[in-house]
Amino acid sequence: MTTLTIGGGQVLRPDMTVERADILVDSDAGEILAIGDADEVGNGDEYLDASDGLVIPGLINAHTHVAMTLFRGHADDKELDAWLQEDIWPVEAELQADDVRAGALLGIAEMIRSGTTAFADMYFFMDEVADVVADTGIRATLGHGCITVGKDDEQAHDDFKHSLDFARTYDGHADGRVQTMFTPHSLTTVDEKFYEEYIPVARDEGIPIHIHANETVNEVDPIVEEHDQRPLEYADSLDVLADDSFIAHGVHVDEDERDLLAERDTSVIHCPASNMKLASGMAPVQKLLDADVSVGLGTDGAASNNDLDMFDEMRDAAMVGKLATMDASAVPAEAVVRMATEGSASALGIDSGRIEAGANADLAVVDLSGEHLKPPHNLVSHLAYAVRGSDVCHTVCDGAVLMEDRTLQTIDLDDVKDTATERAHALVERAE
Ligand SMILES: N[C@@H](CCSC[C@H]1O[C@@H](n2cnc3c(=O)[nH]cnc32)[C@H](O)[C@@H]1O)C(=O)O
Ligand SMILES: [Zn+2]
Repeated sequence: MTTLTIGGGQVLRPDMTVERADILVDSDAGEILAIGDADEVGNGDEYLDASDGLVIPGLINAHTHVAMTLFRGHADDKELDAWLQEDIWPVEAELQADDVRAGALLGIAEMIRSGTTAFADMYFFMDEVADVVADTGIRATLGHGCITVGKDDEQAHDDFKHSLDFARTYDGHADGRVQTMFTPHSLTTVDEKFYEEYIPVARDEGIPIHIHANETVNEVDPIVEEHDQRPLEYADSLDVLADDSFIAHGVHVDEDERDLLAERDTSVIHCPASNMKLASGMAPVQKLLDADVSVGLGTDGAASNNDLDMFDEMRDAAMVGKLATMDASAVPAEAVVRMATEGSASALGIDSGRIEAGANADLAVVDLSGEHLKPPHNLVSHLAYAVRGSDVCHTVCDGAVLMEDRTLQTIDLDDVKDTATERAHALVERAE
């Protein structure tokens, strides 16, 4: 057994208290072995210095399209439908496997550098993303996104079959760091008959389901008109909601839908920056929490955010949660830290997001020396409101050090930035 000590720091525990402790990790099993005083925990084979730092669970970005880093700044200041149809889908039509590889590498570099150790991604060319996850050491839940609008029947069936095949083939890839899901895009971009045919297959095989839902009013209204049901009642009639399912956004959900989510134990992934940028609306996050719905946090793609920094996302979640209710006590610091850790972990069904013996050794160390983090009255408050992704000094995933002193250990950052820039420019040119 090879062990790693993360020593000298303060540690955020699952009950949101902070204590001075060392952490011993089994690097081979990728598990936390012990947390305690240095002499109790003992010396590991390797040592990561966390003095003047706060060790937190690695943050979990539970909804993104990682290769969309290629489109960062390509199309801004438009609402969802126009943004997708006029700007994003035309460039996505030109995507090649190597583009997705380059964009995934850039996004994963950004995530590791901002303390994120796991993400959920629905996109194209997912075998490339799975390979990049394997090479870089991060953890991910991956699905090939399916859309039927604009496709003939045969193309649409091929898309769904491919999605199921991908989920079957790659589940457990990269020593178990890759898990998979079945990902119809949304309730309005996928025709009902495809849900009817393929959801039972995914359910039978125990493949988790993840879709975009209740993101905009434009998406809710046609469903209510056509089915005389709220979108999530319609989704439930198609057997989409279950305890291993999770929906992205959930901006426009009424009280009955919130109760339905709680009853089905289906998680909502809140994406506050994307919801604000596309003017989709303010998700009723405090009401979801009050209804006992499990809420995780995601950035969505970098074209609607425009970064993958989960510290930004926590801050946005707290801010917009207050604004939505006009109540400054809504969505407090502790709630957003829980969303980005245990909430997202529970949605993805992974044993990460908590610093406890037996849990996955997915951790980040925040350097507390910055002037914007003084005085340290309340470190949970700092995590939600004051820490930036660039304050993260070390990142550990599955017991392996992925970043030490801000230097990536598994990624050549300069090369990744250059390649992504070149490919993104060529891609936009092809689409024009
Ligand atoms: N295989 C599908 C692609 C689906 S991937 C997921 C899609 O979600 C899109 N997307 C990104 N952000 C959002 C969002 O906020 N709402 C809805 N779709 C989004 C993204 O651009 C991509 O087209 C196809 O044949 O078109
Ligand atoms: Zn999305």
